[in-house]
Amino acid sequence: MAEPFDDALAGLRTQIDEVDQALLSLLNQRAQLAQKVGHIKKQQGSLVFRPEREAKVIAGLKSGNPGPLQNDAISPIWREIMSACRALETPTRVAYLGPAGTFSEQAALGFFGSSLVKVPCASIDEVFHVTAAGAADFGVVPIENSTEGGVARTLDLLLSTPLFIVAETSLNVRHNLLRVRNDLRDIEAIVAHPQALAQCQGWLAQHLPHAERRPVASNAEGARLAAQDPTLAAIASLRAGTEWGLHVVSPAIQDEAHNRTRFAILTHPEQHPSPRASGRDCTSLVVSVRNRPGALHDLVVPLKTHGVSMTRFESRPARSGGQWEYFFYIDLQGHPDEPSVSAALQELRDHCAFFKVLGTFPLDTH
Ligand SMILES: O=C(O)C(=O)C[C@]1(C(=O)O)C=C[C@@H](O)C=C1
Repeated sequence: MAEPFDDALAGLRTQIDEVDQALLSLLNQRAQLAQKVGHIKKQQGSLVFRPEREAKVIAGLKSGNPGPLQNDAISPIWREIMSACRALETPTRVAYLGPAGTFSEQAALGFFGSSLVKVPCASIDEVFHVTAAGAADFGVVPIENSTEGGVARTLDLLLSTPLFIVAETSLNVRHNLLRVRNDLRDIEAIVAHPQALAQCQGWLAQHLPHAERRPVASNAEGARLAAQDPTLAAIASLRAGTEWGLHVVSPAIQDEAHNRTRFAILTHPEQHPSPRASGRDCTSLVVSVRNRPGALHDLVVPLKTHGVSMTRFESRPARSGGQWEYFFYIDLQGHPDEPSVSAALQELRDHCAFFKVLGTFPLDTH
């Protein structure tokens, strides 16, 4: 017997099928246009990936979105569409901290879409190395976490690398306790990346005070180890748990409910020119000043004079033989094409002992 709503459902599904066909036809039209853009870029010898253009496409769609689709849905849908279009122009090789199931992999897929060539690396150092050597077009590295602050290894490597930042992306990071057994008994050690151990220290102190904290190269590596040893528990993503067939013993154990990690997308200057202004940009720098009274104050004066906002300020020891000298990592709002930003940068450059622009890039579109 037919259910009362069957006819209505069938009618709506027919309409959805028709809309899907129309969407597919439009998507193929879009893909053909992207191919044409790709041919022109090939003739010009210019690069396929344009983060500022992708940011503008998404921002434009969000601002004109009549709904009911939520604005948060726009970015992932169009990132995938542009990923597929980009792949028709050229393959994109992306290095990140692997193995499968890391948050870095999730960030890489979220940003570049799934039409990419994955280059999983064993460490953050390897991501820098592989990208600098040209074995990947882009590297994705965690740079900052909302609970733990800057990712020290990334900040240190940015100082000396020839790579620069062309884009950023961020993720809500939810950590889960994963294990072969589905309980908290007889856990001898927690294996995870030091950042994850730090982000969950309150929960661990309360629930597993006696288990050893054992730092490993990545959370997904911890999940791999936990899959082989029932005395271990890992802290990792649900993806990593599925990948290694582990139980989610406790979900969302991070101390901060809204734990976010920001990732930098790196490339080689010979591969990619600095992105043009998108209208909502960030310029990242690292500087040091000679240790004298008022040095830090002098650092912010050019920003105030030219009305440039600072959105991040973080210090790292300069490792200069116990001299208590520091490098300062600064994010400014704006692009050097803007006269105020360019003037502020010039003044800063003039009075810093060390000055390096790490990159100028469109702000995260999420
Ligand atoms: O506009 C371009 O330059 C394109 O190549 C097209 C397109 C897109 O699909 O919209 C694809 C890749 C670029 O990163 C930016 C945008």
